[in-house]
Amino acid sequence: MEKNSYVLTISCPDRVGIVAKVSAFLAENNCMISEANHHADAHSGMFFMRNEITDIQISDEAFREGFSKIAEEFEMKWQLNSTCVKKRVLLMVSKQDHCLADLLYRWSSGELGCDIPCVISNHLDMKALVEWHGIPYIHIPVTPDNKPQAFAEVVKWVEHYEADTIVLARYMQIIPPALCEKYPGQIINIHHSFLPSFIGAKPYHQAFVRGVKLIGATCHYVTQDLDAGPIIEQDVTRVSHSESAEQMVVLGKDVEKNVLARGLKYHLEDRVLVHGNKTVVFA
Ligand SMILES: Nc1nc2c(c(=O)[nH]1)N[C@@H](CN(C=O)c1ccc(C(=O)N[C@@H](CCC(=O)O)C(=O)O)cc1)CN2
Repeated sequence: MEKNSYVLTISCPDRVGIVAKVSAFLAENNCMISEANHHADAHSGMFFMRNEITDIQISDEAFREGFSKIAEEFEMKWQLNSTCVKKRVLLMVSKQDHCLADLLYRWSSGELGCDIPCVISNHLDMKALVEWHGIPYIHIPVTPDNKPQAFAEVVKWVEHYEADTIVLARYMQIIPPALCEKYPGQIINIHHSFLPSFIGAKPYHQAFVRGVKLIGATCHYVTQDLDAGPIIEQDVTRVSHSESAEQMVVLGKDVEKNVLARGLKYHLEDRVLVHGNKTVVFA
């Protein structure tokens, strides 16, 4: 995306004239719209909009000052993010390497337009892989007795590295409610099932016992309700009576890493608008 390019995202009560008003403001300020999406949600009466804007001819401040008047008139929640400012994504992992390795490859190849300031883990298994990529590895063990201190240290490092996004790339500890409330819409998890089926730590074993014919993965924002946050992306793959739970674990890895990569990319490109416990994704 060129210099001076931004993404403008808006959500507001639906009414006549929103697109016209926003487009008129952009035209009056010589802003080129390179991509535009909007959605009116009849059920909630809410309207959602995403515009990619290039060649903004006015200063960021002037744009915000001018647009805030429209936002007030239309009761908008809005964000204007420069595409030149990379988001800072802190990764968290336990012992499984497939999602972490996939994200580190996509980052090192430039596919993921973000910075990864550090990786936090409650185990040492991934230390070598992460440090091979030249990224700091922070080991914070979690036990039933040290959770408050452990997650206080997590917050310390999130703040230290000024991370704006936290990705749980198969991090197998429950994030405390306080952290979920501190970073709403900023913590992304990959759950290894096709939610809402099989929440918890062992979904493939649950799937095997149930005898399902499809298994999958779900990328979602983390809330204090386990595996119940707003869904960003999902996918499935077919299984049969022949697959054991262990074989399902293997088949699921590809689905997990691709769903997480897609979901994170949508988040990084401001393509995900959350409303209540649901999302609008302008993919
Ligand atoms: N507040 C939340 N925290 C986490 C979520 C979430 O949705 N909200 N997702 C999990 C990931 N996850 C499944 O995707 C998951 C991870 C861990 C567990 C669990 O029961 N963990 C046990 C400990 C297990 C262990 O030590 O190996 C526990 O924490 O007591 C369930 C689901 C990440 N966190």
